[in-house]
Amino acid sequence: MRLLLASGHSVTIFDNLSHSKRSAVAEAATFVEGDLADRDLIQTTLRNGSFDGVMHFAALIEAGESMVKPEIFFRNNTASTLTLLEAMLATGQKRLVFSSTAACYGEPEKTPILEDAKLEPTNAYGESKLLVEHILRWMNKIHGMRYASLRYFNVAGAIEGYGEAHEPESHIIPLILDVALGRRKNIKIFGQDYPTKDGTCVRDYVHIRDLADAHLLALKALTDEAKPSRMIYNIGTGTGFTVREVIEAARRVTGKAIEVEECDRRPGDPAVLVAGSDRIRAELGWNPQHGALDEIITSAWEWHQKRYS
Ligand SMILES: O=c1ccn([C@@H]2O[C@H](COP(=O)(O)OP(=O)(O)O[C@H]3O[C@H](CO)[C@@H](O)[C@H](O)[C@H]3O)[C@@H](O)[C@H]2O)c(=O)[nH]1
Repeated sequence: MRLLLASGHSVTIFDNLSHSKRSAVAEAATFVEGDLADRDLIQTTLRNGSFDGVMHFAALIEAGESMVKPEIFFRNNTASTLTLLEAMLATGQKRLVFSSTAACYGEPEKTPILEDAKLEPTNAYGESKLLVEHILRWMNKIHGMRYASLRYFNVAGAIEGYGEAHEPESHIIPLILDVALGRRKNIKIFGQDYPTKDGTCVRDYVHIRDLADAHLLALKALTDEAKPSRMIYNIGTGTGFTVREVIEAARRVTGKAIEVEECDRRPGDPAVLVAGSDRIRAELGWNPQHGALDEIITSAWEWHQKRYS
């Protein structure tokens, strides 16, 4: 939102969370409180403005939870997105930036993963997003909807007052930083027998600021009729780190010991997810600047300490 405002856009946020309302007021964006299942309200909102495009971020995102309650992922992530798409069609809005995920790939045959790799999610979260990608392909083919599907790898880090917190927390970096702050006793390592260099899962951590840049570039490309009407891009740095390496980096950054507990694998976790992101670099000029793990964790640590002090 901040980058959009800084680059001269006006922004309307449609969200059911009141914290968005507060940040919208602070940031001079318009805020509409509503639910993605409410087609009428989305249509009214779209009719009330003149929009270059829609960016759709809202979703349940915890891969682990999706293996316990898959139905809420298909309802919330897939069905509600279809409602949004219907509202967009009804109001003639045909540009969408969609938050997709590396979880669409499942267990990759080789890494870095390219966008045309096989798509076989190992968790219901990835499937709920992949189903949207399938729907978008038909919306493009039949209705001429222009879209960019950004397959996020592991987004982390903080930027100018915005950081990572989930309720309940399940993501690795905020959990590790909770341990560093003394808010949790230890960090659980889910699985030590993966086929990786130290037996723990490898992920590609991408800074939230670089992710935001990718969104701006995607929106710009959607408004350029010379660009393809259907774009699918990986958003990752191309470098993977094991869970143990992330913990080690957090020890370096925070100066804290950070106790670990070795636990069983978490169902649905692929061993390695590392992005090949040449396509978005070549086609949109994306150039991530903040990919170093220590920089990501340093920004997250600064934010985390302020939030909980
Ligand atoms: O207490 C924990 C939490 C996580 N992990 C591991 O750390 C890695 C990262 O886990 P997490 O931070 O939960 O992220 P992912 O499950 O990799 O999923 C994230 O990354 C995906 C893309 O890769 C996004 O699409 C998802 O929305 C986002 O939740 C995984 O190997 C987990 O098994 C642990 O070992 N202990």
